[in-house]
Amino acid sequence: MNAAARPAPGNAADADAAAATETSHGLLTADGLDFRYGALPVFTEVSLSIRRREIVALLGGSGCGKSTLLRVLAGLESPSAGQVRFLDQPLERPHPRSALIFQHASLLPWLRVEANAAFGLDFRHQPAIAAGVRQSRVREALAAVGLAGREHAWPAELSGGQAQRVALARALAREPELLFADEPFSALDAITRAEMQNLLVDVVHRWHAAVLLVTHDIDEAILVADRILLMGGRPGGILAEWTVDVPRPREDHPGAVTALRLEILAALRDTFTQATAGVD
Ligand SMILES: Nc1ncnc2c1ncn2[C@@H]1O[C@H](COP(=O)(O)OP(=O)(O)OP(=O)(O)O)[C@@H](O)[C@H]1O
Repeated sequence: MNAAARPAPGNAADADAAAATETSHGLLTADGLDFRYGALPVFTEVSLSIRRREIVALLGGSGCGKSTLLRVLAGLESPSAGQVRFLDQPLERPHPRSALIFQHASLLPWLRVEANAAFGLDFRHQPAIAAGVRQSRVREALAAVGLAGREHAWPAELSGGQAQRVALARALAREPELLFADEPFSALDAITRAEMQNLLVDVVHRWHAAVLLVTHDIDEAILVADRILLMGGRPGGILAEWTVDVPRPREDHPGAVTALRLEILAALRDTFTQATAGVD
């Protein structure tokens, strides 16, 4: 789907029509991915797919290869074997219809909030957009993350949570089909993190975007995701998968959340046991 055909944020009817034209293969598919750093095999035989507008959490212990897999799926690294397809095309570099957010907002200190949120929209590989459209996209994204009125602030004047809101707005301004989020809230305090988790779900639903969220936090995965993939093993692989069919807001269903949490925790413990088996 090209930029012009993309539904405007909030236009659910258009989005449904667009979704109906999507192939059955999903927005992103990965087939038989291996990745190694030199002699170190990080993961092997990873196959997965992400559907349009789906929020997928990639959960696993430290060092199991989550960030590396995200980087391969985002086109930042090439797999040692296997293939990633995005919008039915082989992915060779980051796609202009995808966006990334990381643990740190990485704002440019010499640019005001609005310019930071617009950063990257003019890059050569981005679809060309008129200045007026560009500004309205950026303003809309900043308003959606609760920063209307702060467009002229400097990054140094922002809290960590506000800086991460700018990073999220910068991603939304690209109108991504798929947002890659690598532990985006792990540096925030618990209350801000909970706010940002709810905000992420709210805005990606409004933007009709899919998300791949890398996290080591089971609660975050359950609160945010439609589907959870558990990564583990040495080398890493996808070991288990859950569809989260707890209604939103999930905080209102503590019994169902706790039951799923215990199930995932048991599986996560098994991955550690397997990973350390035979290690003195
Ligand atoms: N640039 C690199 N060169 C060599 N090895 C690396 C490099 N980056 C990561 N690794 C190794 O690859 C493995 C997977 O790292 P990765 O960061 O993908 O794991 P992770 O699951 O995201 O971990 P965490 O949750 O701690 O961020 C680790 O053993 C790590 O030490």
